Amino acid sequence: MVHAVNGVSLEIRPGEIFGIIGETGSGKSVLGLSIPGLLPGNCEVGGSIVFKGTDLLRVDRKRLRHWRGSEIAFIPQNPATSLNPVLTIGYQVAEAIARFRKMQRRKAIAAQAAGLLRDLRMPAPEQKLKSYPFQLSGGMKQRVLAAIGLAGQPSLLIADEPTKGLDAIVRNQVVDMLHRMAQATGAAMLVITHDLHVAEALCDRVGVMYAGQLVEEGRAGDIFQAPKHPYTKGLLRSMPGRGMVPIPGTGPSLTEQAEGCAFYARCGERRPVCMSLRPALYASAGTPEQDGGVDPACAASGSDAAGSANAIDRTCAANEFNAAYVTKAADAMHAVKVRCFLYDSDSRSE
Ligand SMILES: Nc1ncnc2c1ncn2[C@@H]1O[C@H](COP(=O)(O)OP(=O)(O)OP(=O)(O)O)[C@@H](O)[C@H]1O
Ligand code: NI
Repeated sequence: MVHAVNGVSLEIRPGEIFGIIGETGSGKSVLGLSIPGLLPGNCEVGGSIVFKGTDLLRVDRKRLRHWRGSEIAFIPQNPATSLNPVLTIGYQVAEAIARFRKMQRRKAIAAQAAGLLRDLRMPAPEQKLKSYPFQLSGGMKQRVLAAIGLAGQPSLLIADEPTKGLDAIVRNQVVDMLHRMAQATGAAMLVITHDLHVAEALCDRVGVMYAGQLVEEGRAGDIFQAPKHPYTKGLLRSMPGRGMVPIPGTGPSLTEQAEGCAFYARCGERRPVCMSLRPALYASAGTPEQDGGVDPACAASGSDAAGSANAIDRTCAANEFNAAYVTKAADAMHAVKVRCFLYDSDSRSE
């Protein structure tokens, strides 16, 4: 059995882009998939995932299915395999619009589909509706998936590695597109990424995952300028332009839960106490606990900050009845845990 996510608690506020970074295998995708209930059957989710005041882990399947796609959209990791190769782009976007916007008139649906693609800066959108996925570049396919995700006008959008495999120019376009999406829709976004430059450029807040745990969380600016956790420091040192020094060693096995700090074996700053004691979350200013629940963006959005986009105003209005789209767990018991059972070799040890 793998403890893929081991007690993660985070809050994502309306209009905010929250990035999850961390090495491969740290549990980023599993965490992202756990929110809309998309994990495969061999995974078991514990704790609670509170979305707009409702615990998604306790809501009935029918309601969750309805929310998935409409309220919560998931843009999967691999655009190449996520689109149906034998259906046109237009058909696939239109289908999502018809379903989630309860529209029937074909012309109106096609117009909305083209509009969505245009908003996402797709070149020649009307023409693209007639194309098949293989005729599109990676960046264009990414936009089609984004359009399908946006068809339901979601308030939470989860994107898993939205820039994977894209060249630098297209990567910047996708970052720009996601940015614009968050601003225009007021949706909260959870962006899972390997690419630290993308996280820095795109995200308002960042959570750093290691071995299934959130080890540090804070404003993107703070994390990238003054990382606190030795793992975060190591991760940043591995960036091109920051030395490109990889962290020595590899992550721990997730099949057993070690006592103490999961990063102990690789940490350059370890002390004897770390062997038995897991450090508390490294949180910088701007994280919900430290603000006492007051959104600093709201406090700052007086007349003097009027220039800082409508997204913030919408965020504050939404905050009046909903503190957040995804809510931080009240205690450790409610933090998210995902255990994945392995079918073959591991079943003996259960
Ligand atoms: N369905 C599953 N069954 C068993 N183990 C799983 C399953 N899905 C993920 N895992 C394991 O859970 C851990 C976390 O995986 P996850 O895919 O979330 O990592 P990640 O941080 O997204 O990595 P990457 O950056 O490579 O995408 C890994 O050890 C992985 O092998
Ligand atoms: Ni992943």
